Parts: sequence; C-alpha cells; structure tokens
Amino acid sequence: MLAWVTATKASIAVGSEVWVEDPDVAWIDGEVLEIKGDEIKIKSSSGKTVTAKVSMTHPKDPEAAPCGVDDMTKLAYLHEPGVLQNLKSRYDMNEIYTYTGSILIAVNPFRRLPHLYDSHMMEQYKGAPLGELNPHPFAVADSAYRQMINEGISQSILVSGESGAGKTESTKMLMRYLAYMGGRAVASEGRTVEQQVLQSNPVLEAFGNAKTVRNNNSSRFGKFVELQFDKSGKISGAAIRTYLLERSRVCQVSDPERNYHCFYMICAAPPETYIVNINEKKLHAS
Ligand SMILES: Nc1ncnc2c1ncn2[C@@H]1O[C@H](COP(=O)(O)OP(=O)(O)OP(=O)(O)O)[C@@H](O)[C@H]1O
Repeated sequence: MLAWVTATKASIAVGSEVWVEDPDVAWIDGEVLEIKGDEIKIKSSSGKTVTAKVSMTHPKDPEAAPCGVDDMTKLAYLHEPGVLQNLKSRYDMNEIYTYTGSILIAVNPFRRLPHLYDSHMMEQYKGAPLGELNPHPFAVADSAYRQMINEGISQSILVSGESGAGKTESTKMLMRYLAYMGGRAVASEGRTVEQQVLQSNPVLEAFGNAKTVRNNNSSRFGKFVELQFDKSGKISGAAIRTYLLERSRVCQVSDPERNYHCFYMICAAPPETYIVNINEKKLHAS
C-alpha cells in the first residue's frame, strides 16, 4: 500500500493527466496546472478548475484505449478510477463482462440481452481457453468444467456482489452452461437431473426471494449449489443447500418492500389450482 502511494505521487507532475475524487460523480479527470506542497490545481476535462490534496488524486493513463480493455490486468494503473472508467467505457458499448485475470466482473445491464446467452453462444465457448473469446460467465463455467475433467478434482465458482448486482442471474447462466455440458440427451425416467436442477430455481425463488428497495427479485437467503458429475463428465446428481433465510420478513415487511413471492402467487392463483394441490398433498400423506 505504501509503495503504491509513493509511486502515485511520483508520477504526478504539472501537465500530466490525473483523476480527482468528486462528491457528485465519484471521479473527474483533468490536467495538472500547479502543484504547491500537498495541494494540486487541476483543469478538469469539463473546463472546471479544481483544487485537491495530492493524496486524493491518481494518475490517468493518457494512452488508455477509449473502448477499454477486456482484461483489466492490461491497464497501466489498476486503481479505482482506472477500473471504473474501463468498466464504463465497455458498458457504453454494451460489453457488460470484463476480466481481471481469471475473475469475471459483471455490470448489471438492467435489460434482457438474450443474444448473449443462447445455445449458439454456449457452443462457441465449449472448450475455448479462458480469455480467447469475450469475457462471459460461460467461459468461467467452461474453464471449471475442463479443469474438473482434466485434473479430476472438484471445482468451485464463487459469485459475490452487493444486492441487485446480478449474482442470481449470473449463477443461473453458470448452471445453464454446466447443465448443457454435462447434460444427457435422454432422461432415464421423467426429467433429467439437469432439468430438475434448472427447474428448482423458480421454486427456490418463490419461497426465498422478495421485492426490496434495491431489487425486485432479491434473494433473501444464501445458496450453495453442488452439481455432481460422473467420470464421463455427465451430471449424476445435485444438491442445493440454503442458509440464513431472512425469516423476519414473513411477519414484518416495511413499505415499499414485499413479503416472499409465494404468498402473492397463492393469492393470484385461481382457486382450482390450490384445491388440486391440497388434494395431491392429502393423497401423498395418506
Ligand atoms: N445479466 C443480466 N441480464 C439482464 N438482466 C440482469 C442481469 N443481471 C441482473 N439483471 C437484472 O437485475 C436484477 C437483479 O439481479 P439479481 O437478482 O441477479 O441480483 P442479486 O445480486 O442476486 O441480488 P440479491 O443479492 O438482492 O439477491 C434481475 O432481476 C434482472 O432484472
């Protein structure tokens, strides 16, 4: 950390381009006009003159590609404004995925992008080394699948981020790809394991997801999804463990948030639906 601060200060001089923290838009860029002690005067790209502490500024790469880079380890400066600028440049071109080495960063597009997830895309990522094609959750899933087959050891994919960032959607993409790779063409009886795994999502979401101020479909529980594969790489079983369900939501919901989806589904369902279901339950119980 200390070494990095020293390097940052050393690369800031009059005439160089810098990023300076801004309370409204997080970071603004500009050219250094003057440095006096630990104070720096900058002419921002919007024409404003700003004074800031040297410690609050970061050098800007004047040669950074305007369309960004697909792997942020290629950036000259891997600091917050550099990373955010790169993600923004890509997002403006509808590129929502970016690598940082083998980590995939997803920026929520808040709109459907079906062309990114169709079966043609899955076919393209099959066996392609990580980094060869555009950053994508399918590439991460493919890499995990290949390593499991080649090395014969279990693999994990960790999906993390703040509420509404897109973890649930990304996890569904990963599961869809793994089900595609490890799927069996014909079910031995009824539905295949991968069909059952994918079809469990709406059920889990009905009982564990609710509308919050940040996300209309917020998961109010943690989930550990385990897909088991046989020696030939086909899915042989699956287990989903859930934990830390926000139970207080059942009896206490603050406006404008809502209770779990299942309650609204029951109210919206036509009466014959739940009569049939209740009868089915009685049949199983007897
Ligand atoms: N890749 C995507 N394509 C299209 N829409 C997306 C994508 N990722 C997220 N979204 C949208 O953003 C919403 C929130 O995403 P998601 O539920 O995955 O967030 P989350 O990180 O799981 O949040 P929480 O922690 O609250 O459960 C989704 O319901 C969807 O509308």
